[in-house]
Amino acid sequence: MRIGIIGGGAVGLLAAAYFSKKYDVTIYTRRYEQAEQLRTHGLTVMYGNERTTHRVHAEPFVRAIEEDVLFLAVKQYDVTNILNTRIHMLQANAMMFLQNGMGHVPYLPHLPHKHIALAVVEHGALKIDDTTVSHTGIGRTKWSVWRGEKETFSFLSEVDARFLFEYVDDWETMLIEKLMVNVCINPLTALLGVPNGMLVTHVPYRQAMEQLFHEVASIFQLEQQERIWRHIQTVCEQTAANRSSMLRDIEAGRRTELDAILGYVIERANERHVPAPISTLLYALVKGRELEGEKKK
Ligand SMILES: NC(=O)C1=CN([C@@H]2O[C@H](COP(=O)(O)OP(=O)(O)OC[C@H]3O[C@@H](n4cnc5c(N)ncnc54)[C@H](OP(=O)(O)O)[C@@H]3O)[C@@H](O)[C@H]2O)C=CC1
Ligand SMILES: CC(C)(CO)C(=O)C(=O)O
Repeated sequence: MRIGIIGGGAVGLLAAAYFSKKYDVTIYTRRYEQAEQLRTHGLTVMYGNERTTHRVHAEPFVRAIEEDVLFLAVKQYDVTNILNTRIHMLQANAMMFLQNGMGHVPYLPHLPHKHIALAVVEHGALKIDDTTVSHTGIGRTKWSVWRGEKETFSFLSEVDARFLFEYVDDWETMLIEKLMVNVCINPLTALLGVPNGMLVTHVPYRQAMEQLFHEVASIFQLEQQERIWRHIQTVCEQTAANRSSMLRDIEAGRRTELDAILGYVIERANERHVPAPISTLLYALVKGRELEGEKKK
């Protein structure tokens, strides 16, 4: 089985390392230098005090890709870029998307691929450098088929005990529940500059998060709101010391995934003619910080 992974960032490197224990893996990078570094030094995964180096193929993403299965491990805004300009280069039969947020979903009906799966990654991964990734939190990767046959991805059930995949029947509920987690945690932590845990331990922040939760839950007409609200608070507790990816992006002056997270919510609210004042305010505030950071670079 030949696996291609587009994006040698935190998630792409982590997945490549675990897949490479059993399969033939090629990482398609944005930069020539990264591909060269990976070919020369291999790919190292850090887990606690353990360091393991894996041999992988690596190439810049400049030609058509023909692996059996292709994983898209770039940020949301780069997915849009790739699907808009290089769709002809994605010649695999099967593709799996690994993004947070739901910005990629409206593109799916336009893709020619026979088998398309969606996933939400619940691991913590931190890219240390171009050839090293730290596995900072062990979770699972939930996945679901959007189009095609589940069996195409059956190899996922035997990857590695530290990198488990769990099949979910309903892709929409899976993505919306992860979206709710990211909607509630990421913009607030990015704006307040606090780790995830503070959103539950500091009462005024928890109240703010709860108001946001109720607004978004009613936009999506979510069932089981109590259970999802409890889940979000549990994620805050379990990742209490983490700085969310949006906060880290803001601190580093990078673009965030705000559009695919809160932007997606606001678009759905507009379509349904439902007011979304809290989401709209929060979107503007985080976008303002993002643009300020990008200007300084
Ligand atoms: N990190 C984590 O713990 C988690 C991340 N996720 C989600 O996974 C997705 C990926 O995140 P993450 O890995 O952290 O992001 P990173 O920014 O670490 O990695 C994204 C990678 O994509 C590469 N890239 C961008 N454009 C292209 C292109 N055209 N061709 C090839 N490579 C490209 C970038 O290259 P370059 O370095 O050259 O810019 C970068 O290495 C996001 O949606 C995120 O929300 C979900 C759960 C956990
Ligand atoms: C779950 C959470 C909020 C963990 O930090 C995350 O997915 C992120 O930071 O993007």
